[in-house]
Amino acid sequence: MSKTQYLLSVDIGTTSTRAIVFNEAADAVATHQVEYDQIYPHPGWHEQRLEDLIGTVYTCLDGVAATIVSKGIKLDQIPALGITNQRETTCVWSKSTGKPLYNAIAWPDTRNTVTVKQLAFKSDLGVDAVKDKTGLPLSTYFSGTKLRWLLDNVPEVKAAHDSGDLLFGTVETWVLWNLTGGINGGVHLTDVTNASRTMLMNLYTTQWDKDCLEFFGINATALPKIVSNAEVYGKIHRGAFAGLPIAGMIGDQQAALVGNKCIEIGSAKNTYGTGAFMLFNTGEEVVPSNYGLLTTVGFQAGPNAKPIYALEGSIAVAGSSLKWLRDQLELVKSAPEVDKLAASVKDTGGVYFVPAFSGLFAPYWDDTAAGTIVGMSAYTNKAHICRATIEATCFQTRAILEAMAKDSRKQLSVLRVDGGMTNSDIGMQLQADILGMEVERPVMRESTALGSAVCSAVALGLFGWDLSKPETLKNVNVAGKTVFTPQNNEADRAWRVRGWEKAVQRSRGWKDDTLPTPRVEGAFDADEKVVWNSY
Ligand SMILES: Nc1ncnc2c1ncn2[C@@H]1O[C@H](COP(=O)(O)OP(=O)(O)O)[C@@H](O)[C@H]1O
Ligand SMILES: O=P(O)(O)OC[C@H](O)CO
Repeated sequence: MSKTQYLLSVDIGTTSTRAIVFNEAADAVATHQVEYDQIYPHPGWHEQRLEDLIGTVYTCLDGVAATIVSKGIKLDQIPALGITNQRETTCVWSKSTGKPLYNAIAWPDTRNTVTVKQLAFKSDLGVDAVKDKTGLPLSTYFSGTKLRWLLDNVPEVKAAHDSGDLLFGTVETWVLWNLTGGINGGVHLTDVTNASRTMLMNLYTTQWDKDCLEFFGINATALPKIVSNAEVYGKIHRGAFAGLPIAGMIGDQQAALVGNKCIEIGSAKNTYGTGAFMLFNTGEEVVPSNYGLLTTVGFQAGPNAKPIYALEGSIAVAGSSLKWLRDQLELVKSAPEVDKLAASVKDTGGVYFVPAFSGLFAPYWDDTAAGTIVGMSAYTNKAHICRATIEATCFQTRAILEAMAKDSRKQLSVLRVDGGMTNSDIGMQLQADILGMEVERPVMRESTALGSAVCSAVALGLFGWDLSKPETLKNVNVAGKTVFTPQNNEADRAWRVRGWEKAVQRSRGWKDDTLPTPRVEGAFDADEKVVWNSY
């Protein structure tokens, strides 16, 4: 009798890394999770240590290995690893030494505002300079503008770039390179979903685009090779899983699309983690957005498979706003306490919180917006602030859903959700109320990790799973769901949405050019640069 097979995923999220082992029904049979440091050196700056990104991967893999062995599962019952990751976070290291050349610049970091302005100034199309090819507006969010900032501001990075010693990668690239041996034969690859967030990849060819590289002034020698989401990339070179093939690699939001089984054209999901990201599957068609959404690769199920595309609405601050209440304001001790306080009041008492800590992403794309709380009075207490914090993500989700309906000309009838913040019952009820639509939450909410595990299974031909045949996944992740139904009426909704829109207006335009840019130790200030058109 053949042995039961299990799937393994490692998910390097924005706040923590976790390794999860799934069975064929997608039940998580073992999990090991570790948080790592977030570094905020100046307002708007957000870094992570490259050593932590790979270190926590080994810790989680070794930890989950010990757990499954203790449950009587043998390591050889796991045939492959799938990797998934926070996207856009930008890593640079030396090809010759393998050492990081700078901390990872995390995706919410906005230090590159001036870089974005400089790039937009170079093109008659302004912030839409490369949108036709990449599906993305020029923004602080994407890796290309972060890498350009590094080249302009960190002399070691520029020198390595010019001498051919620079390796660039998003988090999956750094992790894969290390897992497969680093300077001793590590493979330098990125997958097509992560590559589609750099502003350097052409959506139609799924290859690096010569014109984009020239526009950003980036040498192709620094870039990883682009590969599909389901194929064998290499083997783990050390640790509990030494010798295990790595066969799935996919950005976390696209992984959640797969894990939530939105593999058919017209299906969509919203993942509420650090940020919140709604993806709508548009099939083999690249659908440009006219309403502030991104066009991105959804998944490519093997080197010979056609890419499947998606429209994406990205919210920069979702679960992280609850962490902010906990860690920065010290208003609560935990995220569940926010839920409890939010549920203890019947409304926000007229308070709106626009958590524009990284400016506003979709559908507004405004890097001049700043975090804003409006509508307070002597009546306001912390329960109102907690409720307004949760509602902020719900209102932004509504704005994205409206943009998606306009771009795709399709109206969703139910919203499928997953991610850490969906643990909040009050949050999901408020979401249903603010949308006027049912919200469907699965029991197993680790869709991101599951998606990369599914990719690795597809690469190896396991369980008969095929992303072009949804029926092959019909028994995956069906362990039950909760449906949240709107409890209010359209008039109440309209009134609250009007208040939100007014609050958004208040947050916009706050950060103007007069605010000082902090200096980098040992580097020059972006504001002092006079070489706008030299790259
Ligand atoms: N009970 C809860 N209510 C609301 N938010 C929660 C709850 N539990 C966790 N979260 C939020 O979920 C986020 C973590 O979700 P996760 O999917 O693990 O994110 P990531 O992959 O970005 O690290 C945190 O920002 C946290 O505030
Ligand atoms: O860490 P998450 O789950 O909020 O995901 C981060 C996104 O990939 C950023 O684009």
